[in-house]
Amino acid sequence: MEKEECLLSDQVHSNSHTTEATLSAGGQLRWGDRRLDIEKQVLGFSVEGFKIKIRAVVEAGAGICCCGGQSTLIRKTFVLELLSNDSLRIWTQKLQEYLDSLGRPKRLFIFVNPYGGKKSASIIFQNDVKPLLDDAKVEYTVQETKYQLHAKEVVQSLDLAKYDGIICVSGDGVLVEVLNGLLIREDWENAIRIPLGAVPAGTGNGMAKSLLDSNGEPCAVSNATLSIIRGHKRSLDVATMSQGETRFFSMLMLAWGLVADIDIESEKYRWMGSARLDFYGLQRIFGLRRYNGSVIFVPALGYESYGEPLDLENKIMIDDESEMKSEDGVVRDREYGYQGPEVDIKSLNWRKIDGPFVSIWLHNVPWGGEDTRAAPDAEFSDGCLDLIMIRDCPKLALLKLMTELNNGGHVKSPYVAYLKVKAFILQPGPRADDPTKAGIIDVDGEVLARGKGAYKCEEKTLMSYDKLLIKVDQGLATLFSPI
Ligand SMILES: Nc1ncnc2c1ncn2[C@@H]1O[C@H](COP(=O)(O)OP(=O)(O)OP(=O)(O)O)[C@@H](O)[C@H]1O
Repeated sequence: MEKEECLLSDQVHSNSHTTEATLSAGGQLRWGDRRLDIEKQVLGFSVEGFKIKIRAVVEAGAGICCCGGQSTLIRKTFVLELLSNDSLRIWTQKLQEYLDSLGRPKRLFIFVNPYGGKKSASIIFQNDVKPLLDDAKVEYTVQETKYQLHAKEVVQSLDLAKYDGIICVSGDGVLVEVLNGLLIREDWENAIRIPLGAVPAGTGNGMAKSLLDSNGEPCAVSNATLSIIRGHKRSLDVATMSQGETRFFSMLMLAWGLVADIDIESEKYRWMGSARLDFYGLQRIFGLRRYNGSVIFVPALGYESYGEPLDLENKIMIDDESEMKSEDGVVRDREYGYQGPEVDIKSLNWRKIDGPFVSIWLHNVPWGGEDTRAAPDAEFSDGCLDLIMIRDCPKLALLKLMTELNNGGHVKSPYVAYLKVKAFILQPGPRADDPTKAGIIDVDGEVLARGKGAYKCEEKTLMSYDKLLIKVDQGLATLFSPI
């Protein structure tokens, strides 16, 4: 192995021993039998007398847990005592220079949702996030969310120049609100460049799980916080869902049919905790519903064989995107702000599949929740959404398939079509067995539309249960990421 250039080498006291300490140009700090990779492990340092106190994270040994209960990381302080003033000055200067060269975020705006998940986000912030940020000397402003859409409201008028990132200690819901808040700003083009960070503290932590799993890390609070402190970034596709003038910006997924029904209707069993999904999932499989309707999509390269080319009637529908009108009285965002990607949808190679369908699922990232590897091949910024589609499936096969959701094995089932699409139109219809009842369209864990006779159909939604156009803007948003 090539020997690294040594920047500094000095005698130090550490743990009552005198030993040689070295700092390499590549940021490796070594003394005795210890080694720290500054970029990966060191949060910051402070100086007391001749002592440099290095705040770091290290892998926990077997059986040690901290930071949210399942972490592999623990905070640790290492003390190096220099033997002269000159050595101290040069060591602190070189360490600081190295940390400064890493381009880490210095000021963060942090949302904490005290209401999400097990209602423990405030404690998670206090006990597990804050100490790491303090060790890294990151400045932050904390805003607890007080009601639904509060985060979206705050982000709309936030002075973004003051911050290097916006962090959500929450589930996916608040993160999606932040995305929507940024994109309806007048200065959205600049605003959307701010990196967003997800610290898992909700029921649905699909984005945090997807990010950490992409680097083989557990979906733990400490891992997520460390990845934010280290400041690596990656881009993320944003899907614009539109119905006439009404738009919603999505970063995770859309579900219609079985998955949406389980996700939303199981609310009534919330008292069961996460078991509600399995319990209600079983009910829905035994009383399986199939929905009429169709999906029209632009297949990505390599998936052109799925579906049929459009007939004349549907071609006209594509020609007249304005046909997709929203109902009167729905909330419309102001005219300025992001209008969705500029794609000439008429020029695209659309194809169509007719229902009835058991389930339609569109995914931007691999994990829909910590236990749901919905779209194992999904990539963060490939400009595509992964479509997971079930038209018909015997109940036993469906049951088996649902048990494989946690490892992504379901997409190999002969009853599942799994493909990548660049644009998508959902034409949702009523249940095949009961035309008086329609379904639910679930986007990023929230209800976007409810059809007639659907669960809680009297509740107002942003869009109507009608044609929905989805376009993808490749890499529009930026996320803090472990790699
Ligand atoms: N103080 C609050 N009271 C009520 N709702 C809130 C509050 N703060 C945020 N919310 C809303 O809570 C919803 C869920 O938030 P989040 O995604 O963080 O948690 P979650 O646990 O994943 O969600 P859920 O419990 O709904 O599955 C969001 O729609 C958000 O607007």
